[in-house]
Amino acid sequence: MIRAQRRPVDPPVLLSVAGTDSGGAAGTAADLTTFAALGAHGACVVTAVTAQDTTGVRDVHPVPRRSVEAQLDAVLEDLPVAASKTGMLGHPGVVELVAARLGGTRLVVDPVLVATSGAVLGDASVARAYVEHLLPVAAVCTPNADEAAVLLGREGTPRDLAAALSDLGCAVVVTGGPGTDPAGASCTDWLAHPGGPVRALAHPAVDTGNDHGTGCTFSAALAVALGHGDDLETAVARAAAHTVAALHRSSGWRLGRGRGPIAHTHDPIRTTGGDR
Ligand SMILES: Nc1ncnc2c1ncn2[C@@H]1O[C@H](COP(=O)(O)OP(=O)(O)OP(=O)(O)O)[C@@H](O)[C@H]1O
Ligand SMILES: Cc1ncc(COP(=O)(O)O)c(N)n1
Repeated sequence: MIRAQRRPVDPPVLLSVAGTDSGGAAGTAADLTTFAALGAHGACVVTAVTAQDTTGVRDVHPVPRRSVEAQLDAVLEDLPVAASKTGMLGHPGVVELVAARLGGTRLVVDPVLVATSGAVLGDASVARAYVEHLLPVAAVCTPNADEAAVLLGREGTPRDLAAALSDLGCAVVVTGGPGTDPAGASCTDWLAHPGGPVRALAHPAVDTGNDHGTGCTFSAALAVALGHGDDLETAVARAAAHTVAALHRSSGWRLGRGRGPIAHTHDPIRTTGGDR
């Protein structure tokens, strides 16, 4: 047996509180693989089990609140969590529970309300619980423009929505896919600090239909960077760069009949095909 000479450095521990995606694109699958790709140890509290593939969501089974609570306690009583992120929480009671346990820490809230496929993953009572309980105690919230409008109960430009949401007490990144640029050439995310100016952060768009799980990957990478101690602007830039690289890696592949998964980790193992 080969013994290590020195004790290895402990990896940072990142916590995902999210739903599962049986197709492996979004939710806990995206979060844990993103944590692993960025060198972190991922802990995982499951809030809902979804039957889902690249074409849509067939079934949602919420995990009872007491089980979510027991999972949170198990992780928080044992592991030194550097930062956490929430994805699909699914129920207002779970939103309140997460606010009570993780509020005031390095917490990234991705307020998952509607899947890329259009399935509703959080109803109006969940949106209200985010606004009343979770956003005021989060470090940063990462809605897309549609989710931001649902949270606020009104339409607006992404810049305006980011500013209004940050008035609830946390920093906000309103993410924008390529649809926000008429030419489809760039994506702009809008970063707002409570009481501060709103900054537009643009990067080139990747032309791909494989973007299922993009928002989960972005918010998971953002949590890793915050856990590492980056300031918010640096963390957002690193998370966007990680997401764009992942979209590039998946842009040519064909998995499933719908919107394929973003590539969460490194280049796929390529077979030579020569001997078959
Ligand atoms: N085609 C693309 N090319 C480059 N960047 C993209 C593309 N689509 C999304 N992004 C970036 O990915 C990050 C996540 O944004 P997105 O708007 O996709 O989140 P989302 O809609 O919440 O995703 P999801 O619905 O998967 O949770 C942002 O930084 C956004 O600019
Ligand atoms: C369990 C779970 N969590 C989050 C999403 C959102 O991701 P997307 O918008 O890419 O569908 C999802 N579809 N499923």
